[in-house]
Amino acid sequence: MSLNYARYGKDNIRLYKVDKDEKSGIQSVVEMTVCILLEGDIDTSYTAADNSVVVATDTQKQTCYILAKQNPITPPELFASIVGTHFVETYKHIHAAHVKIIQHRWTRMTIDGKPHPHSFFRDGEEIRVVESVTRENQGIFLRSKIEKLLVLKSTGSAFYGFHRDEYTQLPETWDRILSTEVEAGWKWKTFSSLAEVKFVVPKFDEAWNAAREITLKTFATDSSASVQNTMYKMCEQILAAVPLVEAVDYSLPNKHYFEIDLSWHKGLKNTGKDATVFAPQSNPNGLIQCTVTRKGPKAKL
Ligand SMILES: O=c1[nH]c(=O)c2[nH]c(=O)[nH]c2[nH]1
Repeated sequence: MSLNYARYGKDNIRLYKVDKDEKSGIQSVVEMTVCILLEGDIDTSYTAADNSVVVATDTQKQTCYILAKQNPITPPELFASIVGTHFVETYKHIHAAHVKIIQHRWTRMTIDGKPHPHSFFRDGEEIRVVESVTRENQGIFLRSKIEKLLVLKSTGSAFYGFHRDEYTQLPETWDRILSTEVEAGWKWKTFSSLAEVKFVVPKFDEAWNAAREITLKTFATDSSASVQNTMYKMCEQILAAVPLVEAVDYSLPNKHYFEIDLSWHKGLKNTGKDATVFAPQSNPNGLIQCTVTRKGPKAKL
């Protein structure tokens, strides 16, 4: 027998950091959930009860807090790189660190038309995610994501011309409701070191803003022929907007809203052009995914 896969660490490390500007009295907060998984010469901890190679998961959690105190924790791409680099550089026998960060929303309140100095609210379940791998002698691999961004358009979406055969029941439609929970990811070029990540720090927020704006604008304004085509247009624009990104991916559930025929009740008209009351469906849902990369030698690999 041989140990085929071994990673261990701490998941669901909840972290909150406040920045207090003494002069203005303005405070800013960040809340995140961190997962750390380490890889390296740790097989004997599994196979021979050798705990000497184990950097305890509690130590990993404490390290996360200490690094959060000593460093900026935003953008999350930077903090993930700081944490990953720490473990790979501090422990000779640890060769890779997988650090995932989920950043939760705390949006500043506007009270009497003014931004409040220290009060925030959760304006939706949308999260900003970073998946990082810091690998000894190989560099830092980063993938940023938007998740759980729920959107709906009440018109401006069609779906017709699809393949038909004896299994097909779905009618064509030139006007439907389109709703999805956006999961969008973008993979960065490999960074050779933490210094290289630090060098491009403003790019991470810029990319997140661009990806979010492109997603929302394209969703709203595209006269959608299908989820497939609309998401491809989003990918193209993000690749054009962020040169350091090598690949963009989307995973979009198609959250269906069914028409309800109410003609049985006094001839009520509620189908086709007259449809106003719909039945939102929980399941099943379509699920449409794609990854788009740049043309060139890399794509041929
Ligand atoms: O945009 C869509 N893509 C599909 O592949 C599909 N399939 C389906 O039943 N409805 C839709 N809508």
